[in-house]
Amino acid sequence: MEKKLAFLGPRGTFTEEAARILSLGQKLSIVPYPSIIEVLEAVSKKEVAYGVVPMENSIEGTVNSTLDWLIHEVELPILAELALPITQNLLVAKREHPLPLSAITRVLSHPQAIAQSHNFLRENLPEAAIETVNSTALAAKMVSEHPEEPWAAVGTRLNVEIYPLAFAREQIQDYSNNYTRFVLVGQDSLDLPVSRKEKTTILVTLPEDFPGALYQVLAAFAWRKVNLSRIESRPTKKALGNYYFVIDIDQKMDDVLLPGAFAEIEAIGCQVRQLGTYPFYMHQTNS
Ligand SMILES: O=C(O)C(=O)C[C@]1(C(=O)O)C=C[C@@H](O)C=C1
Repeated sequence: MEKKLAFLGPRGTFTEEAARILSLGQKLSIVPYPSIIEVLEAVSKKEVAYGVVPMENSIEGTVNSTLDWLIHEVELPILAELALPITQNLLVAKREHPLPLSAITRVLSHPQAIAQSHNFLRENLPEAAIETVNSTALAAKMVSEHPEEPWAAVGTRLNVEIYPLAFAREQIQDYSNNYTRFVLVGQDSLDLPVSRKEKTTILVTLPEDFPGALYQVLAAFAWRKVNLSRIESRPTKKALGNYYFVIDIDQKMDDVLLPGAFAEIEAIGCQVRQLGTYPFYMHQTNS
């Protein structure tokens, strides 16, 4: 039986595009799940072998539900990462007479898509109510199912091919350089194409009240000339002001440098948890 890969659905999300690219050449059937958390739960409970979820957007930053769930709720290694260009569009139900922007009363989308188009919406639809839903495609589907309502969705071009929708305006994101990084997670390994870039993501917990602890963590990488591409703090959820540090390292796990750096970090009382060591892919076009 074919293994399954879950993605944030319904049909027509950016995550579906990422899932299709990441599963090219693999014998996997792709199944939509209604939320990021349900995707990660399905993989964790082995209902499906793999999952694809968004991790970070170049305009809006980290998708907190993904990162927090991977930190606190499930133990699922990151197997691959894909950066995909994102183009947001304003979509309305297909009608005989096009709906002018001034008639739109309600805009639905995923919070990240709304945030990426914030200036456009503020300038062009100042009176419309903004409502967030679990995905851009869910918003598109809801708008298409209510053609009698003056509603719009923010989402991918692909939605116009999937649902009875039309463009009210194309390319509405506030910055043209808009990318989202998606991660593939799963408990089984997967034979993935070779990539020129590999990464390792770790979670570091600092000891309490230790002056200069973060400085020493960074020093362990600096003097080994190991490049870091992201450092982000997330609340431990145990007390106000307590943080984990999520660190992306620009190389895969090796036998010498990274074990040495981790041992040095642990020696000052920090904990290190690996979230994955994986290939990174960059895709230049989107639908
Ligand atoms: O709603 C979608 O289409 C998604 O795939 C989610 C998501 C996200 O969470 O960032 C993915 C890419 C875009 O940045 C906007 C939304």
